Amino acid sequence: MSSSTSFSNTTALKPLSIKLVQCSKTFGNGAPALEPIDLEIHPGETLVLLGPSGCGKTTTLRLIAGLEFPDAGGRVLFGDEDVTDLPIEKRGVGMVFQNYALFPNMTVGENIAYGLKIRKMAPAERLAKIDTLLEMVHLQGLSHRRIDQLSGGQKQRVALARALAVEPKVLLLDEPLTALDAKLRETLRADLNQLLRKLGITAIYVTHDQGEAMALGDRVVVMERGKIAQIGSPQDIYYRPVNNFVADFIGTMNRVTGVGRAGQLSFSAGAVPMAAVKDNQTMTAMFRPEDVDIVPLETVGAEIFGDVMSTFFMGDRTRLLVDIGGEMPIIVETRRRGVWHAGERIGLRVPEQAVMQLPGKPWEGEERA
Ligand SMILES: Nc1ncnc2c1ncn2[C@@H]1O[C@H](COP(=O)(O)OP(=O)(O)OP(=O)(O)O)[C@@H](O)[C@H]1O
Repeated sequence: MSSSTSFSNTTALKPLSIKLVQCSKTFGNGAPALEPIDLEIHPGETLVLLGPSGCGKTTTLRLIAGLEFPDAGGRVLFGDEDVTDLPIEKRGVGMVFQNYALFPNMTVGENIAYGLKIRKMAPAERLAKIDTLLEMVHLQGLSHRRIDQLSGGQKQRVALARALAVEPKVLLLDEPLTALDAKLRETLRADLNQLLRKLGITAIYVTHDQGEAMALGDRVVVMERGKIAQIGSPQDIYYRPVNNFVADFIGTMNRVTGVGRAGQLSFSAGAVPMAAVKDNQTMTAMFRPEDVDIVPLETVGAEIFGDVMSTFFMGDRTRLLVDIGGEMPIIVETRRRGVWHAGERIGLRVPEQAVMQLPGKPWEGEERA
């Protein structure tokens, strides 16, 4: 993206904060799709709503957009303004959908300028604006193309340019990359990341893809069955999950249960370091597959012994399933080049900083940060 790209007023506008206060949503006479939630989106941040299908992500986004309205008592605030009862066209939001929602019988330029025409922007100004936006989304020179002559990735870039054309106060994106193939998704994700940061616009992004959530979100909201399970930075969510749902939804988690002994959690196949565990206390420790080191068996200090059950070579890394005599095998991911065989006995070490525990358990009543 060239540094000459300007986006007239949007970058000069003060980014907006958004607040949902006790917003719930019940459709028909069913169970609530959304329990009462409180959520604050900081000015200029990209907030990602992440969770499995049906958890209420899209409903939350649509409440912010003004495409749905909360049950009685819920309030939506844009800055200091209460927009709870305003429809979408009065809220100043730009939206991008998974299925592009472009006008198929119009050119790229006409699609982008649609909202500007409605706002009666002068033709010359409109053309200049289209060029700026096309450059911003890396589609220079494509203004006259028909929509059906574009690839999926290009269509989504047009949809993004169209959403930004009217200089919205807030950008809302609902699974915008889901329809694209993996490589394209990554390219567009990187461009989008750069663009959102450059514009400094408040953005809310819905996805069920944890990689996308981590890469794009300043903060991530993990949702489960109409509730917010956790809000935090991608690192918080990954390294400090507040419950088992979050721990298992994001990445892969190993668990071992053992008994405290001199700053370690001991179990039949060995031990992991855990300064917080008290002697004779039963606890479960969690750790990520990529944090487990494979160490030679004869190494002094190899903390866990296990038997390789199976291996999967994944190109940039190898994944091993290792039986350590517990209920579940341990999953190990290593970037080391090596070949391991089923039945082989190996040593594993988990560094202390990689060992996690769920907050509040088993220390009932202990406050979490
Ligand atoms: N218009 C509607 N009428 C009735 N039920 C609805 C409506 N919209 C959503 N729901 C229900 O509300 C719940 C939450 O749906 P929502 O679309 O917000 O989930 P989601 O997390 O975005 O899921 P997905 O990733 O599948 O889109 C689901 O049980 C869904 O079936």
